[in-house]
Amino acid sequence: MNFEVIPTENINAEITLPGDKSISHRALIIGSIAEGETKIHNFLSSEDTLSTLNILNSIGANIKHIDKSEIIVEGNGKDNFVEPSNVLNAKNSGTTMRLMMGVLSAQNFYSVITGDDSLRGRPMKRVIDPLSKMGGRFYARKNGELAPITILGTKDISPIVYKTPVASAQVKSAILLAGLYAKGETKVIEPARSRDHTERMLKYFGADIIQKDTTVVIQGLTNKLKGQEFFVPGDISSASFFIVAALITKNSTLLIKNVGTNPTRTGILSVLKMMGADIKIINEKTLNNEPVGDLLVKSSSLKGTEIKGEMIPSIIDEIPILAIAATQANGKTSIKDAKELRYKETDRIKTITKELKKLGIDVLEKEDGFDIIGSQKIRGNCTCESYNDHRIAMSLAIAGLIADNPIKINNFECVNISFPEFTEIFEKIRSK
Ligand SMILES: O=C(O)C1=C[C@@H](OP(=O)(O)O)[C@@H](O)[C@H](O)C1
Ligand SMILES: C=C(OP(=O)(O)O)C(=O)O
Repeated sequence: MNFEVIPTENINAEITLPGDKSISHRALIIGSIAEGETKIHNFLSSEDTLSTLNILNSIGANIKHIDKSEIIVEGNGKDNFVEPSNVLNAKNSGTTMRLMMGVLSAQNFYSVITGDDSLRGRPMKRVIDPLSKMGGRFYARKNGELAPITILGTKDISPIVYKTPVASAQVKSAILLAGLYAKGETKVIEPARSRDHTERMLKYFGADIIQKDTTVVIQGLTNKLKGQEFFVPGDISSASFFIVAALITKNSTLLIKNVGTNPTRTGILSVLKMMGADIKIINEKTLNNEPVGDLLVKSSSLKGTEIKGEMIPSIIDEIPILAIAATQANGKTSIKDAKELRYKETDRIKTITKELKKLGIDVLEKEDGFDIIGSQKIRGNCTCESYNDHRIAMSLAIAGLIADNPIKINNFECVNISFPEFTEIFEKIRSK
């Protein structure tokens, strides 16, 4: 599908967003490992989370959709998964593949997991290495790096102490999920803090897990998780597209209700505030061990900044939309230490800089990030590529709102990977 964006004057709206993608995946997995019923409210029904749901049902879980955003998981306990009779397909979802590898490594059966063209090119050794140390056996393409991956699981998974070479919540979560099955204590130490939804949710479901700074310790076997009623907060990564839209258009006010404000995810708010953004978090509360609040955003004049180091993991999925904000900031914005972006659905350093150049923006690609010169006009009057990367597609759509001329974006249907309601909400905020 080709999507045409006509520029807009301003944005004045109140919106609520579908549930957080990371949390939705985890609620399915942890609900299936728990005993008894888990009700998931405000679940994100998107292509990625449905990959997790289908894989879990193929190994004997019992997950039902009540409607699009309401799910019931009849948890069977952690030892009742069964060998799948076919290859498991994570499609485009790195989270599905890596977290499920953690679970599958601890089962007494054989499984094969694959993905689409993009996922089959993404690094998996980072998960295979620690899970092999725990006793799982893996066979993968390209010297053990790429999917399809064959997993020979074991009931005798061993605990480990593991220092992850990259700050990745997917790697950490795979180890913690396998660690649930181990006899003894598993410890994961990260170079910088990545999102901690797995830790929070495991604790909420009754696991013996402690996190402090960049270290997490989980006790295996003693854990009997109990099904829970769970409300998934609105996705802050999805919110960030509309936050930037309101900031860079004139005379705009946007209220986004019930957004997850977990500190390992609010890096985007901190960076935008550092750039001069008028964003307020109101009505803060805690729901099932996750902080939630409403975000009130107003048009702002932004200034350029430098983003690097430990800040990067907390904004990893928001860097493409941050690049759009940077085009409108006064002065230069530099992103450094973000080489991880090259291993996402696309090489996001390459794809975003290429499309920004097409829009007439002065941007310099670097090995681990990019520099953008601010206060630029977005020319428009061109056709952009999404490269089938949902976050690139949605970032370009927001750039189109302030372009001098309409833009077209190819293969826009990839937004269904994380945010199927994007176009509907995009049209709604413009028409007010
Ligand atoms: O654990 C998760 O839910 C995610 C972790 C991040 O990936 P990494 O763990 O590779 O950094 C992020 O980019 C992805 O969108 C979701
Ligand atoms: C990187 C992403 O997801 P995943 O790793 O699950 O494919 C994303 O949603 O931007």
